[in-house]
Amino acid sequence: MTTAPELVKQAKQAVGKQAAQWVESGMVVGLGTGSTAAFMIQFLGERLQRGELQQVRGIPTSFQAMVLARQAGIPLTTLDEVSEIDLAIDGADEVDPQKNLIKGGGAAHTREKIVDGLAKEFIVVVDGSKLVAHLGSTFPVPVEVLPLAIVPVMRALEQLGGEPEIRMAVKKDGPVITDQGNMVVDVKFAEIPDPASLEMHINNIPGVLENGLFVGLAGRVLVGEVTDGQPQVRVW
Ligand SMILES: O=C[C@H](O)[C@H](O)[C@H](O)COP(=O)(O)O
Repeated sequence: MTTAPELVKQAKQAVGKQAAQWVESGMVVGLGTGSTAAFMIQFLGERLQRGELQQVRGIPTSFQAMVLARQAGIPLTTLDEVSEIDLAIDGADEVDPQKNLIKGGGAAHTREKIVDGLAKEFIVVVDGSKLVAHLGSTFPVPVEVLPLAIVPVMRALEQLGGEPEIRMAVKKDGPVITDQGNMVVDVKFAEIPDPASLEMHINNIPGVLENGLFVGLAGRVLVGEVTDGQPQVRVW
């Protein structure tokens, strides 16, 4: 019998594959982070190896994306070297009906917001479990914080109505440390009636680098679902 995690994996694979099909020769592509974006990177690399695409360059949003892209044979570039990003393809932890997102389950949201936000189009790739009626209903808001400011920032996040918790590492004692050397605080909010305002208020706290609310940035959303054993992708 196919298990639920296996079905989710198939859904992620299907959206990753479809998104990779939308890359064209000559494009500069923002390479997202996470398990869904990882499939896109793999399939994009396969297209390059087959010679279907020429002169594609990737801008990774994390150390993980950089390593995967190198393994897949995708030439990389940096924000210093390009004048624009044609397309960014990235996952999400929650997507609301207005296509606002929570990202940062992999602690990569700071670089993701820079790269995804600069792209002419930002395509979101998710499995169906990520669709929510209201942001914050299944996932806290990740906030990247300079370590020296962790205590005052957590106090300020409480004053905004949140319940902050420092994200702890799994295979290391102590906190998760981001690619930039900072800490991540996950903040649970009972409700987020105005994501744009909350995004701004969190980022106004001194010591906060960036938070995982992505408001008004997403273009098309690819949603993967497995129906009757068949992976399906709908474009929204
Ligand atoms: O920091 C990580 C990113 O925002 C990911 O894109 C997000 O957590 C979704 O990851 P996944 O595709 O593994 O669910």
